[in-house]
Amino acid sequence: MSYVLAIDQGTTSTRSILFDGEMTPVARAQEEFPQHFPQSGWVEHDPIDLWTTTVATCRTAIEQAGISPSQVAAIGITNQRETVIVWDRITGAPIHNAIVWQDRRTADQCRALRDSGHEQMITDRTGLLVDPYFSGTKLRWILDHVDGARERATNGDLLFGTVDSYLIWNLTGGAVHATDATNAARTMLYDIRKGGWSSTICKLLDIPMQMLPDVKDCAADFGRARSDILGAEIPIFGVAGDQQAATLGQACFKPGMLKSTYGTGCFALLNTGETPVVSKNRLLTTIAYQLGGNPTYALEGSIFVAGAAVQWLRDGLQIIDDAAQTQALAEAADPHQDVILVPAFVGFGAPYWNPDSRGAAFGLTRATGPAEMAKAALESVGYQTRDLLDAMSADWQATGVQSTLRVDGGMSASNWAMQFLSDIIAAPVDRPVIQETTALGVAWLAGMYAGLYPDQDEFAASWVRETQFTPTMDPNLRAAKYESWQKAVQATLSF
Ligand SMILES: Nc1ncnc2c1ncn2[C@@H]1O[C@H](COP(=O)(O)OP(=O)(O)O)[C@@H](O)[C@H]1O
Ligand SMILES: O=P(O)(O)OC[C@H](O)CO
Repeated sequence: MSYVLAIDQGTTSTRSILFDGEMTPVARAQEEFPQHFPQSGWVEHDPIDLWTTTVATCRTAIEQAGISPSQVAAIGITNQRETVIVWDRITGAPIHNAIVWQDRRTADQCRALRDSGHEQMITDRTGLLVDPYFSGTKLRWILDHVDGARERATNGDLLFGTVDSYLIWNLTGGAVHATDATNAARTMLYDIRKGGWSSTICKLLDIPMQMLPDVKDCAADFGRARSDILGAEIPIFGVAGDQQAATLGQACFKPGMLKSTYGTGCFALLNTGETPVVSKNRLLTTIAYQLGGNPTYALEGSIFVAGAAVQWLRDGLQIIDDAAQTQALAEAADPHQDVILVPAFVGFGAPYWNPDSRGAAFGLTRATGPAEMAKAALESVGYQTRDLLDAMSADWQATGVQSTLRVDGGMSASNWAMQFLSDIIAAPVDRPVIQETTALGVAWLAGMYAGLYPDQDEFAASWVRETQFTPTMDPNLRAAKYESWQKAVQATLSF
């Protein structure tokens, strides 16, 4: 029997999941790693942690399954996107911690780019807005702040990559410096229409192009993981950013289909087909996947804090020990208290895009306690999703957005949060049987390229729903609650 190993390198943990020849997950290993917050709004990872947790979880998953490494036909890599790593071409040593997608340190740099009138040019090429979220200004920050970095990069001694590139480089023993089109599309340096790095933007940001990786399809030959790492030489045949991999795992292959993933943040992607759609409502245009040289585009709404609000209840407020406790708390909350949490802990993403805002809570009384705060945290995720879906519907009126939302990610395990989501968006919410959708998506890419897994149509037909949540909230209550949320957002933005 042959297997496919999916590596899901996420924001808070690394997971490796082994799928058998029938695309069923048979073994799974997960390791968390430290988050570093050197200053307010800064978020870093040690790249070595990302590498060691990758190797350790891969080895554990193979061991757990009791198979020989030589039975792994292919590796797929999916990853937290936008996060920037720069490393030495010879030694492989990173020259700085990874600057994580949530990091806001380049807010001033972005403001200067907007003030000097460059945003339209950048949006036209990349489909993105000028925001610290994306890789470009983070890469520039490293080149500006690490002694001698720009000179070394110009000499060809340093390499840049998102996390996928860094893992490919290390797995192949420095033989391959590559990424895929979905990860490239998040750098703010890649022309999503022409399908290549933008020399105009690289020049504007003073980024030497020789440090950029080769860009390939999502299902392609990304080299071989060395045998001394995993016990056998294993080809890497699939790569995609984690939100795009989830779009694949949810089989959103048809224009109008959409999914929303609830991990640290929340990311909704709407398949818009072969033509990029320009948003009038501050959503992003991005590449959903690229197969056979042909990109399929998506509209994306990105929210920075979803499950992270639950983590804050656990680690910041310390009112829960475990994320799952929010269910019982939300059920026990006083229904007469209308507490609204605006979790703009690292500013606002779509559709407001304000890196300087910070979180706020409204409607607090002396009676407000852990239950009401937990309920407000879960509700905030539903409200934010409604903001995105309203923007998508306005942008995509011609074809129409499918009314059912497919959900996945750690927080989609919360029945309370998913029911509220369905209530506030007034649409059915479908949770699939395989909730490791991100890993499944990239496993499918790698397995399909290896000739082990079926084509797109057969794969789409294998998608199975576990639970459907349907709206039960009174329409007047829905309208009143959403209006309060919108007021709370406006107040937070203007604070
Ligand atoms: N039962 C639950 N209820 C609410 N939130 C949950 C639950 N289980 C997990 N989460 C949240 O989901 C997030 C983890 O999801 P995951 O998909 O692993 O994220 P990531 O890939 O960003 O690391 C955490 O922020 C956690 O707080
Ligand atoms: O690691 P996740 O699952 O929170 O995903 C992070 C996103 O890719 C950031 O754009």
